[in-house]
Amino acid sequence: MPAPDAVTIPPRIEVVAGVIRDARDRVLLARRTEGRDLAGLWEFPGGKLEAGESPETALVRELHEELGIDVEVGAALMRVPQRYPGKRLELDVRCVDRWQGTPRGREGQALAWVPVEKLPLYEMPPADRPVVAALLQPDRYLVTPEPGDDTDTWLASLMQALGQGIRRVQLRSRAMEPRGWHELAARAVQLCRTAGAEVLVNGDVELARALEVGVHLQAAQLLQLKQRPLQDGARVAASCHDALELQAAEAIGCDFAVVGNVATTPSHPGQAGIGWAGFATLREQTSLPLYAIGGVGPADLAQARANGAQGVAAIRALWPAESDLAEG
Ligand SMILES: Nc1nc2c([nH]c(=O)n2[C@@H]2O[C@H](COP(=O)(O)OP(=O)(O)OP(=O)(O)O)[C@@H](O)[C@H]2O)c(=O)[nH]1
Repeated sequence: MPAPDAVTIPPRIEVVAGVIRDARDRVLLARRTEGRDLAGLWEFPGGKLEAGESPETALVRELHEELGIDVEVGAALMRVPQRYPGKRLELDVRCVDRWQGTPRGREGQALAWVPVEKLPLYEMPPADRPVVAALLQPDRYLVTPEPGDDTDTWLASLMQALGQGIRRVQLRSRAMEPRGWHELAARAVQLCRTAGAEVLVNGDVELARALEVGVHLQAAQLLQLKQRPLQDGARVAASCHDALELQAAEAIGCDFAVVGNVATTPSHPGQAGIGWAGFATLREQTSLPLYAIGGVGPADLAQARANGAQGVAAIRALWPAESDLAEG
């Protein structure tokens, strides 16, 4: 028997679920029935793997048993390690775009076809929040590099990045004097708005209010706050490095967080990264949507998703090289 004060970590349960999407871009949700854990919440249909089963086989079996449909399991969407009281699971989410039969709640569960943009209106288990974010929000989060003196080139690079599909941008300068930075940030916000990209400014709540954009909180700032610094509707995000900071971000109602450094970066030489295993350990302690940062880029997207990140955040890896500008 473990000592009474020993912290016992429950074994991890493997669960697989399907994002079943129809031609009208609606997603099928099932409501958890009475008497089960998390009863009444909506979930992506699926269930636990049986001994020796692959996730694909388990999903085909579960969807046949629960819904009476025969599915073709599609691409991996993401894998979310998540801790619940007395329970620890890994939710492996697969896309399902092809099936035969008409889904029915064969176990008495209610079903709903939900337009993808309405998913946030449904109350779902904590592990599903990052999945919904991954379905709806950008997988790359650009953090702008220090503008330096050549602000025209900086703006041209930002435009190029937007042209390459960046749709979430954190405007960040630590070195510019405030007036010049505010003017430049206002011009950058215009470019982002034109491209339909969301903007957050680093650290400066007043500037965020003035420009009517979101704010990205630094970790030290986050720990000083008792509540969300902007009203609902304006994005609030935070940089986090440990479970305490993630708890603080969740407590004040941040929309998402950035966690790292995953790998060693030129800006933090000699400082070992937390690695993907470290990232996944933090992931399971929060339900916030997370971006991985630090030595990662678009080439790491699949790895990030496999560890419960909805995507990657980066400065250099998402900022066009000078040669791209010359070509553009
Ligand atoms: N199928 C499914 N399960 C999910 C989702 N999100 C999530 O946290 N889970 C959790 O993953 C586990 C799935 O187990 P299950 O549905 O096969 O079984 P259960 O909880 O009814 O337990 P039981 O078999 O002991 O009755 C539950 O703990 C459930 O809360 C989801 O979107 N889909």
